[in-house]
Amino acid sequence: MRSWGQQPDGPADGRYAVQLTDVTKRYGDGPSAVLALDKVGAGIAPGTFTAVMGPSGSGKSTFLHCAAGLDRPTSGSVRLGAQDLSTLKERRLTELRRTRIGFVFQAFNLLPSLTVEQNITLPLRLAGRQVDAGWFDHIVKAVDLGDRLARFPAQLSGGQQQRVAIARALVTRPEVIFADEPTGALDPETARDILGLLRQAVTDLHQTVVMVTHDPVAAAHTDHALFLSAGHLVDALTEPSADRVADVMAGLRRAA
Ligand SMILES: Nc1ncnc2c1ncn2[C@@H]1O[C@H](COP(=O)(O)OP(=O)(O)OP(=O)(O)O)[C@@H](O)[C@H]1O
Repeated sequence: MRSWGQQPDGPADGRYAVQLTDVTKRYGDGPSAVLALDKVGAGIAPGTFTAVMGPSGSGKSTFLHCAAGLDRPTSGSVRLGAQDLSTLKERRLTELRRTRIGFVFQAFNLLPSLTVEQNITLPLRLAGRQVDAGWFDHIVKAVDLGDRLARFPAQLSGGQQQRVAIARALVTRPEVIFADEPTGALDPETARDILGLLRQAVTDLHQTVVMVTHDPVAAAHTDHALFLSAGHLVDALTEPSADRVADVMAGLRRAA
């Protein structure tokens, strides 16, 4: 049986960038336990942009955290490429997150005492890796921060800070970038720029991006939208338009 999130054509070599199989996540025990994800299956093909959507409390953040190795499922498996994350001890998992996954958060999460350049290259320094000057220049140009490398985050606008966060996520050339409401704190125009940048990371830099969002307009920048409801993956759209996404969301809210 095909899960909702399994893309119809799948990746050319049969390997997903990220694959969740029967992922269940339960918080707590006994009568107060919450089943945040219930046997969720999803395959994210490399080089695609995917939106994870659903009403509040449907399990989007839990999905992202389990898929990104930030949290462990109660049962089921998550693979990053060929690597089953459940077999990794905490230290190896941390190492994998640093080197093979990029993160972009709503609150930017930049280090205030580091310059733009130091923030961007931080994941490489934490992993003990050299900066590839050619790649660094390429991404700095892509996010248009070349003239702000010596500034500090507090000297930048919200949109500029999110561009630094995207450059930081790209610097290790990760297999997947996970973005949690990356435009949630931005005005609509700046949000459009940031979504355009994430789109560009997929189309031009061949990155794989998975983004949690509430916003149908944001989802319309993606290739696939997955819909969660009460911990189940219940629907999916390919090349989603904002109107179709809004219709699905309205249906899920009515059903809730
Ligand atoms: N650490 C936790 N402990 C207990 N319950 C949790 C925890 N984290 C999430 N939950 C519960 O799991 C369910 C799914 O939460 P999750 O944050 O994944 O949903 P979401 O779709 O991201 O919601 P939102 O859109 O409001 O951010 C909710 O019922 C939530 O209350």
